Amino acid sequence: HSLRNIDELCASIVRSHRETSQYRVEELQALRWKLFSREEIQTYQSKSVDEMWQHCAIRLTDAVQFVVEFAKHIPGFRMLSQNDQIALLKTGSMEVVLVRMSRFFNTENNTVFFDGKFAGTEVFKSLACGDLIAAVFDFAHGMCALKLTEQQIALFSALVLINADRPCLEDRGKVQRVQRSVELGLTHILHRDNQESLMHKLYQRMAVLRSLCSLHMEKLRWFSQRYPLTAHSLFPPLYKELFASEAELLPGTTH
Ligand SMILES: O=S(=O)(c1cccc(C(F)(F)F)c1)N1CCc2ccc(OCc3c(Cl)cncc3Cl)cc21
Repeated sequence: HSLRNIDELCASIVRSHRETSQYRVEELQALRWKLFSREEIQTYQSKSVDEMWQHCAIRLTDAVQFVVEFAKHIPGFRMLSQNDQIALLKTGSMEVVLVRMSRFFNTENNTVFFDGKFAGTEVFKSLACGDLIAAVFDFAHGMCALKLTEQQIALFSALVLINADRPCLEDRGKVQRVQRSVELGLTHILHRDNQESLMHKLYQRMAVLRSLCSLHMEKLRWFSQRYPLTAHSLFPPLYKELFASEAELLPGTTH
Protein backbone atom coordinates (compact mmCIF):
# COMPACT_ATOMS: atom_id res chain seq x y z
CA HIS A 1 0.00 0.00 0.00
CA SER A 2 1.61 3.22 -1.06
CA LEU A 3 0.67 6.25 1.04
CA ARG A 4 -1.37 7.53 -1.93
CA ASN A 5 -3.59 4.42 -1.82
CA ILE A 6 -4.18 4.86 1.92
CA ASP A 7 -5.08 8.53 1.42
CA GLU A 8 -7.52 7.55 -1.35
CA LEU A 9 -9.01 4.80 0.84
CA CYS A 10 -9.54 7.23 3.74
CA ALA A 11 -11.04 9.88 1.45
CA SER A 12 -13.59 7.46 -0.06
CA ILE A 13 -14.62 6.09 3.37
CA VAL A 14 -15.00 9.62 4.80
CA ARG A 15 -17.00 10.73 1.74
CA SER A 16 -19.25 7.67 1.98
CA HIS A 17 -19.77 8.24 5.72
CA ARG A 18 -20.77 11.84 5.09
CA GLU A 19 -23.14 10.95 2.25
CA THR A 20 -24.87 8.16 4.18
CA SER A 21 -25.07 9.60 7.67
CA GLN A 22 -28.89 10.17 7.63
CA TYR A 23 -28.50 13.35 9.77
CA ARG A 24 -25.63 15.85 9.84
CA VAL A 25 -24.05 16.51 13.24
CA GLU A 26 -24.37 20.29 12.70
CA GLU A 27 -28.14 19.96 12.04
CA LEU A 28 -28.66 18.04 15.27
CA GLN A 29 -26.45 20.42 17.28
CA ALA A 30 -29.09 23.07 16.51
CA LEU A 31 -31.83 20.74 17.85
CA ARG A 32 -29.92 19.61 20.97
CA TRP A 33 -32.28 21.46 23.35
CA LYS A 34 -35.46 20.36 21.60
CA LEU A 35 -36.74 17.94 24.26
CA PHE A 36 -39.99 15.99 24.50
CA SER A 37 -42.71 17.57 26.67
CA ARG A 38 -44.19 15.74 29.65
CA GLU A 39 -47.25 14.90 27.51
CA GLU A 40 -45.11 13.53 24.66
CA ILE A 41 -43.09 11.40 27.11
CA GLN A 42 -46.42 10.19 28.57
CA THR A 43 -47.58 9.20 25.08
CA TYR A 44 -44.44 7.11 24.47
CA GLN A 45 -44.69 5.53 27.92
CA SER A 46 -48.35 4.56 27.39
CA LYS A 47 -47.51 2.66 24.19
CA SER A 48 -47.72 -1.13 24.55
CA VAL A 49 -44.46 -3.11 24.53
CA ASP A 50 -45.03 -4.49 21.05
CA GLU A 51 -46.10 -1.07 19.69
CA MET A 52 -42.91 0.60 20.97
CA TRP A 53 -40.72 -2.28 19.78
CA GLN A 54 -42.26 -1.99 16.34
CA HIS A 55 -41.72 1.79 16.44
CA CYS A 56 -38.01 1.30 17.24
CA ALA A 57 -37.55 -1.61 14.83
CA ILE A 58 -38.78 0.59 11.97
CA ARG A 59 -36.35 3.38 12.90
CA LEU A 60 -33.51 0.92 13.39
CA THR A 61 -34.23 -0.54 9.95
CA ASP A 62 -34.13 2.96 8.43
CA ALA A 63 -30.76 3.56 10.07
CA VAL A 64 -29.48 0.17 8.84
CA GLN A 65 -30.38 1.04 5.23
CA PHE A 66 -27.95 3.97 5.41
CA VAL A 67 -25.26 1.66 6.84
CA VAL A 68 -25.78 -0.73 3.88
CA GLU A 69 -25.18 2.23 1.52
CA PHE A 70 -22.07 3.19 3.54
CA ALA A 71 -20.70 -0.38 3.30
CA LYS A 72 -21.13 -0.49 -0.49
CA HIS A 73 -18.67 2.42 -0.87
CA ILE A 74 -15.95 0.98 1.36
CA PRO A 75 -13.11 0.07 -1.05
CA GLY A 76 -12.94 -3.71 -1.21
CA PHE A 77 -16.36 -4.44 0.33
CA ARG A 78 -17.96 -4.99 -3.09
CA MET A 79 -15.06 -7.31 -4.08
CA LEU A 80 -16.27 -9.71 -1.37
CA SER A 81 -18.84 -12.41 -2.23
CA GLN A 82 -22.54 -11.55 -1.78
CA ASN A 83 -22.73 -14.03 1.11
CA ASP A 84 -19.75 -12.45 2.88
CA GLN A 85 -21.19 -8.96 2.38
CA ILE A 86 -24.49 -10.15 3.95
CA ALA A 87 -22.66 -11.95 6.78
CA LEU A 88 -20.70 -8.78 7.65
CA LEU A 89 -23.86 -6.62 7.54
CA LYS A 90 -25.85 -9.19 9.56
CA THR A 91 -23.48 -8.90 12.51
CA GLY A 92 -22.02 -5.42 11.96
CA SER A 93 -24.86 -3.13 10.87
CA MET A 94 -26.38 -2.73 14.35
CA GLU A 95 -22.91 -1.95 15.72
CA VAL A 96 -22.37 0.81 13.14
CA VAL A 97 -25.88 2.18 13.85
CA LEU A 98 -24.95 2.44 17.54
CA VAL A 99 -21.63 4.16 16.71
CA ARG A 100 -23.51 6.64 14.51
CA MET A 101 -26.22 7.16 17.13
CA SER A 102 -23.57 8.22 19.66
CA ARG A 103 -22.90 11.30 17.46
CA PHE A 104 -26.46 12.44 18.26
CA PHE A 105 -26.05 12.26 22.01
CA ASN A 106 -26.15 15.24 24.38
CA THR A 107 -23.91 14.35 27.33
CA GLU A 108 -25.10 17.43 29.27
CA ASN A 109 -28.64 16.09 29.77
CA ASN A 110 -28.11 12.42 28.82
CA THR A 111 -30.48 12.58 25.84
CA VAL A 112 -30.24 11.07 22.37
CA PHE A 113 -31.85 12.10 19.05
CA PHE A 114 -35.06 10.09 18.48
CA ASP A 115 -38.16 10.87 16.39
CA GLY A 116 -37.04 14.45 15.73
CA LYS A 117 -36.22 15.51 19.32
CA PHE A 118 -33.79 14.58 22.09
CA ALA A 119 -35.02 11.80 24.40
CA GLY A 120 -33.88 10.56 27.82
CA THR A 121 -34.02 6.88 28.81
CA GLU A 122 -37.52 7.39 30.29
CA VAL A 123 -38.94 7.75 26.75
CA PHE A 124 -38.03 4.10 26.04
CA LYS A 125 -39.62 2.71 29.22
CA SER A 126 -42.37 0.77 27.43
CA LEU A 127 -39.74 -1.27 25.51
CA ALA A 128 -39.37 -3.21 28.78
CA CYS A 129 -35.62 -3.57 28.25
CA GLY A 130 -34.22 -0.93 30.58
CA ASP A 131 -30.85 -2.70 30.87
CA LEU A 132 -30.34 -2.61 27.08
CA ILE A 133 -31.35 1.06 26.88
CA ALA A 134 -29.06 1.94 29.81
CA ALA A 135 -26.23 0.08 28.06
CA VAL A 136 -26.94 1.92 24.77
CA PHE A 137 -26.82 5.28 26.58
CA ASP A 138 -23.64 4.30 28.46
CA PHE A 139 -22.01 3.31 25.19
CA ALA A 140 -22.98 6.66 23.61
CA HIS A 141 -21.50 8.45 26.65
CA GLY A 142 -18.27 6.50 26.29
CA MET A 143 -18.03 7.32 22.59
CA CYS A 144 -18.61 11.05 23.24
CA ALA A 145 -15.82 11.01 25.84
CA LEU A 146 -13.36 10.04 23.07
CA LYS A 147 -14.29 13.24 21.14
CA LEU A 148 -13.74 11.55 17.77
CA THR A 149 -13.77 13.63 14.60
CA GLU A 150 -16.20 12.69 11.80
CA GLN A 151 -13.21 11.33 9.83
CA GLN A 152 -12.15 9.13 12.76
CA ILE A 153 -15.76 7.92 13.18
CA ALA A 154 -15.95 7.11 9.45
CA LEU A 155 -12.81 4.93 9.57
CA PHE A 156 -13.85 3.36 12.90
CA SER A 157 -17.29 2.51 11.47
CA ALA A 158 -15.66 0.85 8.44
CA LEU A 159 -13.41 -1.16 10.77
CA VAL A 160 -16.41 -2.23 12.88
CA LEU A 161 -18.06 -3.52 9.71
CA ILE A 162 -15.08 -5.21 7.98
CA ASN A 163 -14.28 -7.75 10.68
CA ALA A 164 -12.69 -11.02 9.57
CA ASP A 165 -13.60 -12.68 12.91
CA ARG A 166 -17.33 -12.61 12.09
CA PRO A 167 -19.08 -16.02 11.98
CA CYS A 168 -19.86 -17.91 8.74
CA LEU A 169 -17.53 -16.10 6.32
CA GLU A 170 -16.73 -17.97 3.07
CA ASP A 171 -13.43 -16.25 2.24
CA ARG A 172 -11.97 -15.09 5.57
CA GLY A 173 -8.60 -14.34 3.96
CA LYS A 174 -10.14 -11.85 1.55
CA VAL A 175 -12.04 -10.11 4.38
CA GLN A 176 -8.77 -10.01 6.36
CA ARG A 177 -7.03 -8.16 3.49
CA VAL A 178 -9.82 -5.55 3.30
CA GLN A 179 -9.86 -5.27 7.12
CA ARG A 180 -6.08 -4.69 7.17
CA SER A 181 -6.33 -1.88 4.62
CA VAL A 182 -9.07 -0.19 6.68
CA GLU A 183 -6.93 -0.65 9.84
CA LEU A 184 -4.05 1.04 8.00
CA GLY A 185 -6.41 3.89 7.10
CA LEU A 186 -7.53 4.36 10.71
CA THR A 187 -3.97 4.28 12.10
CA HIS A 188 -2.93 6.71 9.32
CA ILE A 189 -5.73 9.13 10.33
CA LEU A 190 -4.91 8.79 14.06
CA HIS A 191 -1.17 9.29 13.37
CA ARG A 192 -1.94 12.40 11.31
CA ASP A 193 -4.12 13.69 14.19
CA ASN A 194 -1.38 12.76 16.66
CA GLN A 195 -3.85 10.56 18.58
CA GLU A 196 -2.41 7.02 18.22
CA SER A 197 -3.38 6.45 21.89
CA LEU A 198 -7.03 6.30 20.73
CA MET A 199 -6.45 3.00 18.89
CA HIS A 200 -6.62 0.69 21.91
CA LYS A 201 -9.59 2.66 23.29
CA LEU A 202 -11.39 2.06 19.97
CA TYR A 203 -10.71 -1.67 20.22
CA GLN A 204 -12.21 -1.57 23.75
CA ARG A 205 -15.28 0.20 22.29
CA MET A 206 -15.61 -2.62 19.73
CA ALA A 207 -15.74 -5.19 22.55
CA VAL A 208 -18.52 -3.17 24.27
CA LEU A 209 -20.40 -3.02 20.94
CA ARG A 210 -20.32 -6.81 20.62
CA SER A 211 -21.80 -7.26 24.11
CA LEU A 212 -24.44 -4.59 23.36
CA CYS A 213 -25.53 -6.40 20.22
CA SER A 214 -25.72 -9.81 21.89
CA LEU A 215 -27.91 -8.16 24.56
CA HIS A 216 -30.11 -6.79 21.76
CA MET A 217 -30.36 -10.27 20.17
CA GLU A 218 -31.25 -11.77 23.59
CA LYS A 219 -34.03 -9.17 24.00
CA LEU A 220 -35.21 -9.83 20.45
CA ARG A 221 -35.47 -13.58 21.20
CA TRP A 222 -37.47 -12.80 24.36
CA PHE A 223 -39.66 -10.35 22.43
CA SER A 224 -40.38 -12.62 19.44
CA GLN A 225 -41.40 -15.45 21.77
CA ARG A 226 -43.63 -13.11 23.77
CA TYR A 227 -45.10 -11.32 20.70
CA PRO A 228 -44.68 -13.78 17.78
CA LEU A 229 -47.25 -12.06 15.60
CA THR A 230 -45.56 -8.63 15.79
CA ALA A 231 -42.08 -10.09 15.30
CA HIS A 232 -43.07 -12.30 12.35
CA SER A 233 -45.53 -10.11 10.48
CA LEU A 234 -45.14 -6.49 11.63
CA PHE A 235 -41.37 -6.02 11.77
CA PRO A 236 -39.72 -4.66 8.59
CA PRO A 237 -38.43 -7.57 6.42
CA LEU A 238 -34.87 -6.22 6.53
CA TYR A 239 -34.98 -6.21 10.34
CA LYS A 240 -36.00 -9.89 10.37
CA GLU A 241 -33.40 -10.74 7.74
CA LEU A 242 -30.62 -9.11 9.77
CA PHE A 243 -31.56 -9.71 13.40
CA ALA A 244 -33.90 -12.69 13.68
CA SER A 245 -32.07 -16.01 13.38
CA GLU A 246 -33.40 -18.52 10.82
CA ALA A 247 -35.07 -20.49 13.64
CA GLU A 248 -37.28 -17.52 14.50
CA LEU A 249 -38.15 -16.83 10.88
CA LEU A 250 -39.99 -20.15 10.50
CA PRO A 251 -43.17 -19.67 12.56
CA GLY A 252 -44.10 -22.41 14.94
CA THR A 253 -40.54 -23.65 15.58
CA THR A 254 -40.07 -24.79 19.17
CA HIS A 255 -37.03 -23.51 21.15
O1 LIG B 1 -35.49 3.79 17.50
S1 LIG B 1 -34.37 4.65 17.18
O2 LIG B 1 -34.65 5.86 16.46
C1 LIG B 1 -33.50 5.01 18.63
C2 LIG B 1 -32.83 6.21 18.70
C3 LIG B 1 -32.14 6.49 19.88
C4 LIG B 1 -32.08 5.55 20.95
C5 LIG B 1 -32.78 4.34 20.80
C6 LIG B 1 -32.71 3.30 21.87
F1 LIG B 1 -33.84 2.59 21.94
F2 LIG B 1 -31.71 2.46 21.58
F3 LIG B 1 -32.44 3.88 23.04
C7 LIG B 1 -33.51 4.06 19.65
N1 LIG B 1 -33.25 3.79 16.33
C8 LIG B 1 -32.24 4.46 15.53
C9 LIG B 1 -30.94 3.93 16.18
C10 LIG B 1 -31.40 2.66 16.83
C11 LIG B 1 -30.69 1.58 17.35
C12 LIG B 1 -31.40 0.53 17.94
C13 LIG B 1 -32.80 0.60 17.93
O3 LIG B 1 -33.62 -0.33 18.39
C14 LIG B 1 -33.05 -1.50 18.95
C15 LIG B 1 -34.01 -1.85 20.00
C16 LIG B 1 -33.70 -1.59 21.31
CL1 LIG B 1 -32.22 -0.77 21.66
C17 LIG B 1 -34.56 -1.96 22.29
N2 LIG B 1 -35.74 -2.54 22.02
C18 LIG B 1 -36.09 -2.74 20.73
C19 LIG B 1 -35.24 -2.40 19.69
CL2 LIG B 1 -35.71 -2.62 18.05
C20 LIG B 1 -33.48 1.64 17.40
C21 LIG B 1 -32.77 2.65 16.88
